[in-house]
Amino acid sequence: MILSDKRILEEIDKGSIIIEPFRRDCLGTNSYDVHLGKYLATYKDRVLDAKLHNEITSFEIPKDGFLLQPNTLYLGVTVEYTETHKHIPFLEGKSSTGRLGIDIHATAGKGDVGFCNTWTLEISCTQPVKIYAGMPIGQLIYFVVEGEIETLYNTKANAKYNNPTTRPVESMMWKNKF
Ligand SMILES: Nc1ccn([C@H]2C[C@H](O)[C@@H](COP(=O)(O)OP(=O)(O)OP(=O)(O)O)O2)c(=O)n1
Repeated sequence: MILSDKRILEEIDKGSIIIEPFRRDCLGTNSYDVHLGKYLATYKDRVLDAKLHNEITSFEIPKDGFLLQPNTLYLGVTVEYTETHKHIPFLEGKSSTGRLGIDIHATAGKGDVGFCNTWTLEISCTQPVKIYAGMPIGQLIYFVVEGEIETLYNTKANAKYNNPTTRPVESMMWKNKF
């Protein structure tokens, strides 16, 4: 089950969902629109290695926008800092961004119960397209959880993306043992 607009507002009132900043006009029928933060990042190396710490360079999106190019992975970040204590948040694209050929995540849209942070976006495009800080970039939807949670994401010792930040965060796959 996905939370409706009214249920999202109720959960915000109770404090079990936090979205900062929150704007009432960004609340959809059963979703909340999130916006592109001012920092983008790209990996320093063209060839990445899943076992290594691949470092990124971040930069500010100019006022008159930044032209995304195909065949490059950009990491972005949401303006919104969110906390979700009782539901499963999912980051989804928006039809309007999709229609511009912009993908905002690479296979991983699911968040965890207890995730408290901005969202890193894995941005790619089909053809060159200019994007702007503050533009609507995606939407959050909230699923009801079945069963009790033993370990919330924000209490998990090895959670990799739990340090509050306003910048995109690179892959921490290197912390996995494999
Ligand atoms: N596009 C996305 C998808 C998820 N997240 C956040 C919300 C999730 O709660 C958190 C961890 O996501 P995953 O569980 O998919 O990531 P990993 O399994 O790689 O990391 P961990 O080992 O920390 O669970 O990252 C994000 O910022 N951007």
